[in-house]
Amino acid sequence: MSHSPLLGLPGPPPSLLADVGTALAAARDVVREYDPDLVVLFAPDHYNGFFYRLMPPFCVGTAARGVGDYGTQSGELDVPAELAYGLAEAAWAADVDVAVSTGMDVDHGTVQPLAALFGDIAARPVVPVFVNSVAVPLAPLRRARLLGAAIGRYLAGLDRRVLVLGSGGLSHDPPVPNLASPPEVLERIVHGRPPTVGERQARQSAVIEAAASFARGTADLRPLNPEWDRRVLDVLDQGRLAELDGWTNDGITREGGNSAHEIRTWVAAFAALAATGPYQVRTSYYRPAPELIAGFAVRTAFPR
Ligand SMILES: O=C(O)/C=C/c1cccc(O)c1O
Ligand SMILES: [Fe+2]
Repeated sequence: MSHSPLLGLPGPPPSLLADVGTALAAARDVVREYDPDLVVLFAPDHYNGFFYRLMPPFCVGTAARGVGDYGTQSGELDVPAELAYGLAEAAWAADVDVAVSTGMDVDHGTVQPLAALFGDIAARPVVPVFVNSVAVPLAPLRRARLLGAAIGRYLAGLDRRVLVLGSGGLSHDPPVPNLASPPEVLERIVHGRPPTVGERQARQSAVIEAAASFARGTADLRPLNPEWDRRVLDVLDQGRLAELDGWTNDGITREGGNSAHEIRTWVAAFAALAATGPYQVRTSYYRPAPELIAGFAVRTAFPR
């Protein structure tokens, strides 16, 4: 599923929130019926837990806590440490090098899907897997597929009811800081100085304002690209994941915007599912939502 901090902030019209809410309720029903006893969650970070001073392409958390950005739930996740180490070792054994964090800070990218599906971030045991989707330079998209496949094979060997989640927008280009940001912002995204309350509020106000002007058509943000979003979703829905290996990072930025690289969380999640064989999509939602600064989609899928 996509995420957006705007889902919990003032601005988006009630009709949009109801529409997205219906799609999330359908996913929640599927998850409730499946009743997973383990969640593995591929998610990006937006300079709340990972910083340029040491930026891994992937990182498995053996313990994690939500930082509470954009009003999301803060506090400890219930991470099964031994299983998380096993998952990292399985990735290494498959020649995919992941970092390990024994104290991972996670933001709305991780917390929002857990809250939407379970109501509480500690409701189920969860292994968070950070997938760098924002801090350029990025690993090739193919690496996300290989990561997902390696983890999927490991999970298939466990006697557990596993829910694999991917969290990220499709085409979108919100005002996330980058290496060209002013020095005080650069200091924060390089060295990880925690933002002051005022800085958090300023970033929140900036995102609210950016979404409002984007929806009015007056923002200086790259437009959403529904045609590209549908191409991504078709590939995922039809299990044609290896096709994505040919997609370049420059092409993804050009077509989908700087944060469209969050599709790698979807790729990793579907690749994990595909490790058990062909899959079938159960519920499906897509809407270009400028008020959320996101091509917003939800999918649930099961092995055939
Ligand atoms: O400011 C941030 O940290 C990110 C905001 C954002 C906005 C819209 C869609 C997303 O996926 C985001 O992470
Ligand atoms: Fe994001």
